[in-house]
Amino acid sequence: MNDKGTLISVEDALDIVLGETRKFGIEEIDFKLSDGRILKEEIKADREMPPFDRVSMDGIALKSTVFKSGKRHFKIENIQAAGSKQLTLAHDENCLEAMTGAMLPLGTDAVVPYEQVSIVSGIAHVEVEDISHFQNVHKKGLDRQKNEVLIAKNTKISPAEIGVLATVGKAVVKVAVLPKVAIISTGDELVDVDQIPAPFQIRKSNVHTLDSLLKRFKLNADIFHISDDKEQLRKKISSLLKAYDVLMFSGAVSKGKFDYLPEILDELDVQKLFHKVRQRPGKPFWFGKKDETTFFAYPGNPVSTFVSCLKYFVPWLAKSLETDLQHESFAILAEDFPFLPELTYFLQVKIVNTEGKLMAFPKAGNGSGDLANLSRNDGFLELPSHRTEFKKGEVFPLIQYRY
Ligand SMILES: Nc1nc2c(c(=O)[nH]1)N[C@H]1C(S)=C(S)[C@@H](COP(=O)(O)OP(=O)(O)OC[C@H]3O[C@@H](n4cnc5c(N)ncnc54)[C@H](O)[C@@H]3O)O[C@H]1N2
Ligand code: MOO
Ligand SMILES: [Mg+2]
Repeated sequence: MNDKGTLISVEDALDIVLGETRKFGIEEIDFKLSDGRILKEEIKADREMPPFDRVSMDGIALKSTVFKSGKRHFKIENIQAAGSKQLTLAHDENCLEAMTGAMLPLGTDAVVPYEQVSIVSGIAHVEVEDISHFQNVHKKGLDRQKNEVLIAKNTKISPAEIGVLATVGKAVVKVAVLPKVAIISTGDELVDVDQIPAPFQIRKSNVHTLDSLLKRFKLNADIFHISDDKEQLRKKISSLLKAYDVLMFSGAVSKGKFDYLPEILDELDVQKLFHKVRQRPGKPFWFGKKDETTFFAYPGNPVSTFVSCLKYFVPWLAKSLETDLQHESFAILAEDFPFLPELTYFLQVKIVNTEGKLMAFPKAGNGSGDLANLSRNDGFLELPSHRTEFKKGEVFPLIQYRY
């Protein structure tokens, strides 16, 4: 708990947030639907990989010692197709045609690609001088042994893992259960996207931005709106907090006459862990908990809501799921930038990758209400609160939302 009115640092705020993570259980799902989910079991090889000596070039399979004894013309006995039972070379001085993906026929130990062979009336004339044992053969077990761990627990599943899950026959896979999230907007000035706003109204944007940010982590939140009415807020929040693991608010946490949220949450015995952070955007960020429900109450300004979700909720989710969701990244400030207030500043930047270096070009926009500016940029550069001049060439932490 911090005393009223003082701002806590971004670092302290993040520590407190990360102190409130929890697990939500494990569930089994169809592996085909598991992309982006967090694996909660080790995946092992069910067979050696490859499971047999796999022919890796289309050509002819022969005995390399017969070739080394000087033989260059080989009678073709048959064709070893991929997916067919393993054939056996009947006579050492002959050969078999063998297709990529097929089992290497018994009695052979090398494959000569068709490009190095000419075939005339069933005889293969090998046109190279040297052949080595097991050339163009992907040896059984070369990649992985049976029961070897192929994917570690807590891996975030990507299409690469989907392929491995399929290969080992893991049709159903254990993944982390995701928290149930309610995204709640407040404010009588807000109307829905499909409505025509009156001159004094705006369309709700933050809840949709938050919802799409969460969808990136496979979270399907429910969206609610509560008007600036104390009774409404109290009633609705007290029912939502029983049904969700996370309540995520946008708005009504600053000093406005209708910013009822801190007061209502207090009345509902939601424990405030902090309110107001030494940062911009996002200063009035309120964070708390009640029993098993965690409350992220972002300031209503769209850029504040956006960056607070990235800076605090995503690491919270990652730690709750015991994985990395937003790898730590840095970028080089491409121009000098002054920022006088003693606040950590999340500077909006356009990222240009120059010869492998991430160059961050400042495009600060017109403050945390300027949501259109988010669309001109790729991320936020985190400038520390104890400095006011930031020099071209310096490296700072980067939170990127577009790659
Ligand atoms: N006297 C002071 N006034 C303000 C302070 C302060 O310290 N002293 N803090 C400023 C800062 S910093 C911020 S950030 C805002 C945060 O205000 P609230 O969290 O109370 O947000 P609201 O007042 O509800 O709304 C702010 C702004 O954002 C718009 N908004 C709200 N929800 C949405 C939404 N879902 N979609 C789109 N836009 C939304 C709302 O219309 C307001 O324009 O307080 C400053 N004031
Ligand atoms: O703290 Mo606010 O989000 O800068 O306007
Ligand atoms: Mg307000």
